[in-house]
Amino acid sequence: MERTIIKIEHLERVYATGAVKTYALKDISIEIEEGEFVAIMGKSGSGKSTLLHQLGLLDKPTKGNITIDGNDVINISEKERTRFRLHELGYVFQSYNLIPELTAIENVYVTPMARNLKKEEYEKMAEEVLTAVGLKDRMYHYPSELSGGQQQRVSIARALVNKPKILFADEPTANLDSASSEDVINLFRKFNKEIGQTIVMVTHEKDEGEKADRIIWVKDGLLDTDK
Ligand SMILES: Nc1ncnc2c1ncn2[C@@H]1O[C@H](COP(=O)(O)OP(=O)(O)OP(=O)(O)O)[C@@H](O)[C@H]1O
Repeated sequence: MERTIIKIEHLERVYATGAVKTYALKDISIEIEEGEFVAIMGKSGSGKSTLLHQLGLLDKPTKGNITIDGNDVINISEKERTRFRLHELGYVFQSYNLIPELTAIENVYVTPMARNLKKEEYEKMAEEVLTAVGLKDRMYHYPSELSGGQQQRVSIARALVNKPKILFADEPTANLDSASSEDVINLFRKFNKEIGQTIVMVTHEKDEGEKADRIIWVKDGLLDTDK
């Protein structure tokens, strides 16, 4: 049975820079089902990243409601939002943001380690997820010893190690060659199919969007319903 995991209603995000106001999102309402793999697409400046940042609780809208897994995530304290981000959501960005002084496995277990789990437990969790992204033989390498595609796979492992309800990805393949880009999208598909991972991904690439279950087109801060 389908269950709504993200519901946004009449979302607006206005950026005010001095006297200039930019309506990055004007009035967007969307529902995303649990286990859906959704791509957000549209021209540069259409509002894709702004939308993803509102959904991922990395920014607050100027108007509108967001419900995630039945929780009103707008009218809660900053502390609750932080808890929600850490425990329920995972993020992959176009830059991998790995800590250069830490090996792949250490980069992945940073967050479960912070949850006061035992070392054997968080090491096992990190090993499992690194194996799932195809890096079993690269766990003890430093980021500088890995290719861009491998570094992005480490960042995907890091995002998934806490078993987030939703994975958000903002142009995850923007810095990768076409073969590594395909690996990343195939990995998303695999986690989506095998564990029912809900994924919301911003992309510029039509062929990547077409691999998702659904494309949400954005134009000038509104849903583009002509597509
Ligand atoms: N922090 C900010 N302050 C002011 N304006 C902003 C800010 N962030 C984004 N904008 C503006 O909001 C609009 C939407 O930007 P956004 O980054 O969401 O677009 P995008 O579709 O993700 O673009 P791209 O594909 O180029 O990354 C743009 O006009 C942009 O200039």
